[in-house]
Amino acid sequence: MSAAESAVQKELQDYLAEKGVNSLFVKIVEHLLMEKPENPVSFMVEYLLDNFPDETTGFCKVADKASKASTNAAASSGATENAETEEKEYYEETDEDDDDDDYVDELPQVPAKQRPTGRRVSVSAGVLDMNAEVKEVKFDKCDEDKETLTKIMSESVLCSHLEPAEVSRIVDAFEKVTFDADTEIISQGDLEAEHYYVLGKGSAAVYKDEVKLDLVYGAGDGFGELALMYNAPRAATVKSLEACEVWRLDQMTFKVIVMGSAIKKRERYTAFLEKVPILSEMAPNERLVLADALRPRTFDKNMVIVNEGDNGDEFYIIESGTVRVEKGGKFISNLKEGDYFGEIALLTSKKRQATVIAESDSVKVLTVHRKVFQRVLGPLSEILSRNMEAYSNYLIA
Ligand SMILES: Nc1ncnc2c1ncn2[C@@H]1O[C@@H]2COP(=O)(O)O[C@H]2[C@H]1O
Repeated sequence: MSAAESAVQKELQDYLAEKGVNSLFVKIVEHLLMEKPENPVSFMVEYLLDNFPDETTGFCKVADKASKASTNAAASSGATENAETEEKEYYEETDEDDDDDDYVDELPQVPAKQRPTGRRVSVSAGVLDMNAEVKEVKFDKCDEDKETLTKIMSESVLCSHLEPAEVSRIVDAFEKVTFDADTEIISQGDLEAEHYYVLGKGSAAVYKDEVKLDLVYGAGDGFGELALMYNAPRAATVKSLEACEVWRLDQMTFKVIVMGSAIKKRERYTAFLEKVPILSEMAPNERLVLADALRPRTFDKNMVIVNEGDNGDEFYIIESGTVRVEKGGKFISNLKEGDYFGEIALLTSKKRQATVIAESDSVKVLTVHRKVFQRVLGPLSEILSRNMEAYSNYLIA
């Protein structure tokens, strides 16, 4: 590319970044995929009018409230009617690259069509009508089980934005089921994803394309969220390694409550993630998958975030504040907003190679756990590994 072409490209990219156009498009596409309206054009116009009242002053609503309601009703009943005729066509493949060996493909493909669950579930940001459409599901359970599930769900990355009442509704809706040893709890490719699961007792292994992954679920681990969150076929097989007690949550409760939380989270993080240099290589929907997997954590000044020589299970992106990196007690560097650390222990079998300490009064980080690191950051592992070589001087064996 000539210097003149590069300059033009940079100018265009700067414009898009400055005006927030990329993040706007991501949000619109995300809402389209969630809502799958009959009329995407009027949906987008309405989205802009509703969310940018100042910028759209002087433009009229495409439809008044009454006609909008009738459009929605028509869309809803259309979805119900279509449910019978289209049962065999649940998931229309996107035209995206489908090379199975590519990490990118471990990310769920967002289908072009809504899965006909019979009833249209509205999960658009902030307008979750949880009581109007979806019946509350409740399975009796003892206090101990309730406590355990509440703790698991409150700490779960999926539920980090939920109110206590929402967590309690999820806890009520979990149903206990058992699986014998060596039984498929989830089968890869299954189009009928009915549940999200949390392992109560026992352990289960994950297989992708019949290859056993280096991942074993134990008590408290959740799985089976991808097919529900992205309306995609089951991305992996999860098989019990011994007799297991498993909690399962129906897809309707999962979608209405957990997805609502996921949308809030995406809204909070997508614009930030777009500005993180290392993540600029990711496609917008890969960044959404990453946003879903992030767990926010805050550290006060001088708190040790990562300790040299420890085993590490988390990758960190700095959302705000600065940290100090030390090795053998000696200062190495400072990292700031948008920088990352903690990848070496996850990409290699090495222990933590340095100590990272919160330097500013409060440091906010977004973490990605080892269990999902490869799935959500797989597309970047080559770049992360390459960048890692840059500080190979500091590495110990
Ligand atoms: N590398 C992986 N790729 C896809 N799914 C995985 C992977 N590791 C664990 N899983 C879990 O396996 C589950 C299979 O069902 P889902 O696709 O609904 O959700 C999936 C994830 O929860």
